[in-house]
Amino acid sequence: MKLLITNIKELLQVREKPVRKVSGEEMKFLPTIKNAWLLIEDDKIADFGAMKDIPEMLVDKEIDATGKMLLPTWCDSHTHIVYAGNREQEFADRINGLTYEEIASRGGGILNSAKTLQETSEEDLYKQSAARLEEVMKLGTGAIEIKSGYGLTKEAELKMLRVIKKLKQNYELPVKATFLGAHAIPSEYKKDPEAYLKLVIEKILPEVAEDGTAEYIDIFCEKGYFSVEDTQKLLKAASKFGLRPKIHVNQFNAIGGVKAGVENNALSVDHLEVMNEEDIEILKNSETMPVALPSCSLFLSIPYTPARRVIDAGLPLALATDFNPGSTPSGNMNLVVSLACIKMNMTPEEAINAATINGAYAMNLSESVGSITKGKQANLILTKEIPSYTFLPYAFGTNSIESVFINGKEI
Ligand SMILES: N=CN[C@@H](CCC(=O)O)C(=O)O
Ligand SMILES: [Zn+2]
Repeated sequence: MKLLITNIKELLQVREKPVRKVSGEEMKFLPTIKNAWLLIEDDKIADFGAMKDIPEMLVDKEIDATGKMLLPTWCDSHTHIVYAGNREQEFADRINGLTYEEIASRGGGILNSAKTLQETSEEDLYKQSAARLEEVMKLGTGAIEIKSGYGLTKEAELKMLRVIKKLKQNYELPVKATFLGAHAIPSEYKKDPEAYLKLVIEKILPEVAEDGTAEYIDIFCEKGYFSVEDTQKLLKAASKFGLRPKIHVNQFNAIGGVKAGVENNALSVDHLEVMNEEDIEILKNSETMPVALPSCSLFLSIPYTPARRVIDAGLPLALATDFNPGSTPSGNMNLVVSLACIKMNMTPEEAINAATINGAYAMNLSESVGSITKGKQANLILTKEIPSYTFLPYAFGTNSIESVFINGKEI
């Protein structure tokens, strides 16, 4: 099947020579071709170029994209979309004055979601999660990472990972699974949190590894959750099973999680709302991608990741949603890109780079998605008629997407 898209007003994120990620100054540059064409052959990007040079070709279908932009789909490298129920009551409680931390210390928060998930059947959990996945795909997400972490028992964590596996089998976009058993301390372990970490390391992790249902390991390294020492222990144990870290760090406090991540060759360190100079220095000369989650900052009214400090220090930065029932009940990458520009002072070029190629890197998917490069998966966003790509983050809250292609097929 050959699908030709012609008269594209601007083809964005064109990388003839593949790149794995872009950092610092490079992020300011978004390579494009104006008045372009792109050929999809089966599930891959076969060729592209400027309309003035379009060769003669026979195709099965042609789309005229006059006035519209074409870009790679968003790469959302941090989500918790497998969850059961919602937490809108806690949202109301926060409006009435309770903090996120206070809600958690009363047994709400992650523990609230864990209780609901434990009581939800695997089938129902799959249905709820698949509906969210379909929603975000229509919003332009074409590669996604999904975490466990609302199970907090061996059975429920394995149930979550089986649901992620089923999503992977039933949907064509790349899905990466992360084991986040160390997301919170269950109430029954409150007096002996060490015993819960022991359970995760000695009982749950080996089974997860044996099932082969997770590629990455995660932990919530934060005051009141898991310490740097816990993080080191878990990451070392997981590395024996080949699980690379992608960890929650520096959401409320900078306690040394970034250093622990880098020391353990983390693929990414995520959140980073609070960062000190040492964190920035440690990330230099590492292969670890810092990941910002601006819609979490918006929803919880907490600081935004200091993107300018990160990028101006020469580092790369990726953007992701953090879609989850407590801190970010939204998986809209378009909003994330807008917030990055509006609240984090990132340029549209930086934000688009962060949400495509750098997001791909943070899932180890740079070779297959995240840019317009021959041979990559044809996971593409076709916009409505818009004046320029800057209009995408500028018109926040407007859906500028006309259609989304996954593996060359319109969804
Ligand atoms: N901070 C830790 N985990 C999630 C939120 C979990 C929740 O509130 O349910 C996050 O990334 O924001
Ligand atoms: Zn998260």
